[in-house]
Amino acid sequence: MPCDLFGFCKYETNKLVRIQSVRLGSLKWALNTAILVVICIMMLWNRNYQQFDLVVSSVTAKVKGVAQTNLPGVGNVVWDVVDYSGPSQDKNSFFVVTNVIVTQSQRQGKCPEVPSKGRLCRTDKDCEKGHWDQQSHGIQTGSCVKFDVLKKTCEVSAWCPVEAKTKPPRPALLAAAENFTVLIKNNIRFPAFNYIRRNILPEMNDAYLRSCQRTGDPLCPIFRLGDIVREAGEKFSDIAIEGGVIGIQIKWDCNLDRLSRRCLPRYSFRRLDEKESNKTLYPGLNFRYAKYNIVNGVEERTLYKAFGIRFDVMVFGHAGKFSFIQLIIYIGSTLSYYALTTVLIDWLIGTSCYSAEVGQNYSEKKVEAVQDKQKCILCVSYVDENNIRLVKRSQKKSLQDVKPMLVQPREENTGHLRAVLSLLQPDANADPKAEQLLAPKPDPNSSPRRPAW
Ligand SMILES: Nc1ncnc2c1ncn2[C@@H]1O[C@H](COP(=O)(O)OP(=O)(O)OP(=O)(O)O)[C@@H](O)[C@H]1O
Repeated sequence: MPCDLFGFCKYETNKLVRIQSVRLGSLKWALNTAILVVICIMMLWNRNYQQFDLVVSSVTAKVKGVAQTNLPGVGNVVWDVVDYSGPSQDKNSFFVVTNVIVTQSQRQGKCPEVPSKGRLCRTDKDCEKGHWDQQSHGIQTGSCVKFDVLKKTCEVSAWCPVEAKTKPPRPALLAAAENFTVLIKNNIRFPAFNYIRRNILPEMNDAYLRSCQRTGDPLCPIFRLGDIVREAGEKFSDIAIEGGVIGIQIKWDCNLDRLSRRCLPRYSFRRLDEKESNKTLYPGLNFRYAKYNIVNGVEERTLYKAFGIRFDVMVFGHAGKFSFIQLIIYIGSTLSYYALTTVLIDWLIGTSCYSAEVGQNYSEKKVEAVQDKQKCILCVSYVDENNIRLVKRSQKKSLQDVKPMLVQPREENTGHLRAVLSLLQPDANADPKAEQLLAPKPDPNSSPRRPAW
């Protein structure tokens, strides 16, 4: 019937079947215990019983160290932190110059442009007065002048002499920056718990900070630049030539519960810019700055094209504290895992893992079809016009209630009645009461007993 097909005339509910079996009982408890153990391990491992908050942080860094370099055309120069830190420091990052191209004693004037940035020429006609582009060091005067014994280039109004070198020196002039150290101060806060901490821990004192080293003490807040670059998987002498960007990650994973309190930083390092300088277009990191002075009343400057490493300090982390609500939510979310026990044992019984006889017996006991006394209203619409009228009047009644409403069963309307009864009760033909209803009217003379209805 269509109502059966779509499940409108069915309601399914669970039936509890108790199987007296030591084997299945033991299996059930073993599985439940295993599930409980897994749930507990997951809870403790992930701290699902805690409420979490994200870190809010501030970072400052101070680099220290001195290095002596032999600058071409300048001689020996000692560099200290003011020289190699670059002109500015960004928030959460610091810069260390590792290589440099120096152009000394530049003055405002007219001089030949370098061939790599300007135009080679033969006569003044090849140069355009007032012309410049993004690569130029100055504005063309319109004259073609000697650059060296072989070449002539267009003359420019610029800071002269213009910077001539394009490639950074190899090896890097300030490769000794490897031994510089940086003190990183990181203050953190977890607003939800009003908890404040810094990476210079309360138990650290001045003597400790002067002597600590990252190799022996992973909590030491003073780092050798060479160690940072090495832990980032790079070679300092290579990255020092063209510069690069190294990330210093500070991770805070704090447990603020009283019994297991722990809140310590973990440092890790990685290179953030493109690694392979011979394959990468425009590799490294550099910028220019100048130092100005007056010589004989004329302003001069020394131009530095500085290559170096920028260290970006990134802080992330979270803190957790016991929360009864989180614990309840976690327990609630894990209860469904116990259904796995039933699924697994049902599957075992249903498969050849268990004896076929027991499996069959179990299936029969587990699923039982029951007829409802109340009839389904939707069934009515599938009867012919006459029947609809009959059924509609009796749709909420049992078979016995229908009896007085039915016409007396005669030969010609037996088929008509059978249709009605089968609608009221799908198994009407098998029901002795229905059979009784459908039986031909008994002859009062031949039989002393009348039908019950
Ligand atoms: N990069 C570093 N390497 C080693 N020690 C450092 C470094 N930066 C700072 N320190 C030392 O750590 C301590 C705290 O530094 P902080 O900058 O707070 O103090 P300071 O007295 O201003 O330092 P400074 O020595 O620069 O004057 C100081 O003794 C300082 O010398």
